[in-house]
Amino acid sequence: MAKQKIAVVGAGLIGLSTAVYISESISKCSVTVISDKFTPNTTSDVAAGMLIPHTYQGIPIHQQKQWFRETFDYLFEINNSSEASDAGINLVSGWQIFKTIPDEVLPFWSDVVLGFRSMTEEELKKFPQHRFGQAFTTLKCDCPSYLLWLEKRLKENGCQVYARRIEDLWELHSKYDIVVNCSGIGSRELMGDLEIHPVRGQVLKVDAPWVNHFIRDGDGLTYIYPGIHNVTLGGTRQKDNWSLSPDPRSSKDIFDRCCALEPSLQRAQDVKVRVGLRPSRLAVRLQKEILVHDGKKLPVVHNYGHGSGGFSVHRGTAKEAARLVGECIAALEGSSLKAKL
Ligand SMILES: Cc1cc2nc3c(=O)[nH]c(=O)nc-3n(C[C@H](O)[C@H](O)[C@H](O)COP(=O)(O)OP(=O)(O)OC[C@H]3O[C@@H](n4cnc5c(N)ncnc54)[C@H](O)[C@@H]3O)c2cc1C
Ligand SMILES: O=C(O)CCC(=O)C(=O)O
Repeated sequence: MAKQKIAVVGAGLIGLSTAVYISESISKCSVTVISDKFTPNTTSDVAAGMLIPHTYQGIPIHQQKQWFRETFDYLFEINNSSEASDAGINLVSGWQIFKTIPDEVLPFWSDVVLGFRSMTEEELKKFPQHRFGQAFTTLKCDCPSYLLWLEKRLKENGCQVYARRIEDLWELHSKYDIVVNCSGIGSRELMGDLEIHPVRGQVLKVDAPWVNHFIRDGDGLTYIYPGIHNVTLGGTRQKDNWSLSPDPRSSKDIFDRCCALEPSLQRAQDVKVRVGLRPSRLAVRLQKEILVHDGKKLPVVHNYGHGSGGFSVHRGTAKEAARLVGECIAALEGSSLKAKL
């Protein structure tokens, strides 16, 4: 049987990790990644890259937990190998703090991260405005390093990578047997999917190597995330705002909020402002669709709409997308066998 030709649209975290998973788990295919932007110019490059799940309202919790666990286990293994610094993966311990006791004292992911516990009274003294906190250890990606590492894996696996903007997935019909759509917020235009919308995020990347503990305010708006090359200070969550221009007032506000939690950041150097549009949706779209034109068919697997949580679940959703691609291959092989009989 000839190898099935698979095109993955999008070279952000989701496209690259899905292409890597397909190329490593399905032998009877060739994989090509096609994208109009690559690292360092994707939303995925802007992210803090912390493994702290965000809840998708439209997906059962057990499914989200499984995606998170698969992602955590995968990155933990890389972190525990000689690849860790090339892939940009570090372990980071810290605190999530709350001004009032949260409804969810034990979040669904508490037994996936390491050493989850409530903060002690002594620890809480660092944060006089906060009454409750959770201490744990999780993983963090240095996003541009991780994307480059995934690109390297793809090339080692013999995959092709092309720069091109796709206006309509049907353009790919003549050259490819199956298309995997990982175009993030681009799916709003590409698929006409009005359920996906941008949630604008502005962050500061600063040099402050003495900051080793993460701090996250439970409202999700203010965070300090130390990584391998810099510390990410956040943030903003501005629904339906498409602006990629940095807003100086937001930068000052972010800096002041973070310094209120960690005063030593006043001495941070080399402050860079980054803006990204989270591809937000009630549920990640992980689904097969058959496009039909003039009686011809093109199977598509969608994997987009990861919102604020792409890094936290990407390996799990890549695995599920690869499973759907496997189903498409089985169906194509079945129909070509029938045609021969
Ligand atoms: C400020 C900020 C902080 C974040 N922090 C975290 C965090 O700490 N932890 C976490 O889990 N998540 C975080 N996220 C969320 C995370 O960044 C996203 O969920 C993730 O990056 C989405 O990846 P993606 O590949 O779907 O999208 P993208 O990175 O946007 O990639 C989409 C790709 O598709 C391509 N594309 C789109 N349309 C077309 C087209 N028509 N033709 C060809 N190519 C196309 C683009 O060029 C791009 O390569 C954060 C996001 C932001 C903005
Ligand atoms: O929410 C967090 O703590 C991680 C950062 C993030 O996911 C975001 O800003 O979207």
